[in-house]
Amino acid sequence: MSGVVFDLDGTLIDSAPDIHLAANEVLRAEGLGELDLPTVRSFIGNGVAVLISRCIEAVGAEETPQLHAHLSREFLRIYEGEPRLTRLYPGAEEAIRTLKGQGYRVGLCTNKPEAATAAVLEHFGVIDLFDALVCGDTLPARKPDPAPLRHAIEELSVRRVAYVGDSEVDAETAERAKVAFALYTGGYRKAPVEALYHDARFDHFDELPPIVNRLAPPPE
Ligand SMILES: O=C(O)COP(=O)(O)O
Ligand SMILES: [Mg+2]
Repeated sequence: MSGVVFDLDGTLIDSAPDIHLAANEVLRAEGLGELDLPTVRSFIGNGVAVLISRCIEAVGAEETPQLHAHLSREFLRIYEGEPRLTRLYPGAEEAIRTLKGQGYRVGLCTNKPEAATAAVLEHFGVIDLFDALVCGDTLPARKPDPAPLRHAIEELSVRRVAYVGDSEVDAETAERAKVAFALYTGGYRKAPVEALYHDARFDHFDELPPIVNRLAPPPE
């Protein structure tokens, strides 16, 4: 069997505008000011705990365990609600449906927690497209540790597999897991494309199915 595993934020969905709204709501409530969208977008990819630490540092506050726990709780309470500004990237759903039609099993490997992941996938009516979901709180380890990606591949029971992601974190995860990696250039990466490990790159999801066919040939 063949499979393809996707990252979520910055790969399938542009979630930064909602993450930005929720972060500013909790910062404002604590009198800590606000951050602009590019700043918050640059903090996404390593999970909620890292996002909140980066926000606290960026507003010049002192991080205490209490403040971090409080902001994380409040952030998730707001963010797990109905998505307001989040969008699927153009062609992403169609590319997944094309690959499923070719017989690929499809997984998700994100650092976003399970509840928030399920909420956004259900909102867009795409949760049933996935045969395996590995989220930021599924295992003790998170990307760039290779364990979550390996776990997703095990759950899919596939031998040939490609991973699709947008960031430094995904490139490192794929390299450490020794999995073929397709880099989506339209997400939240900070380094230039050339600086990141990848086997293929694409700017639009129309280009993805043939790339996956090459990196992980379809089931016969
Ligand atoms: O940082 C997060 O919470 C999630 O990011 P990811 O979906 O790109 O892994
Ligand atoms: Mg990402």
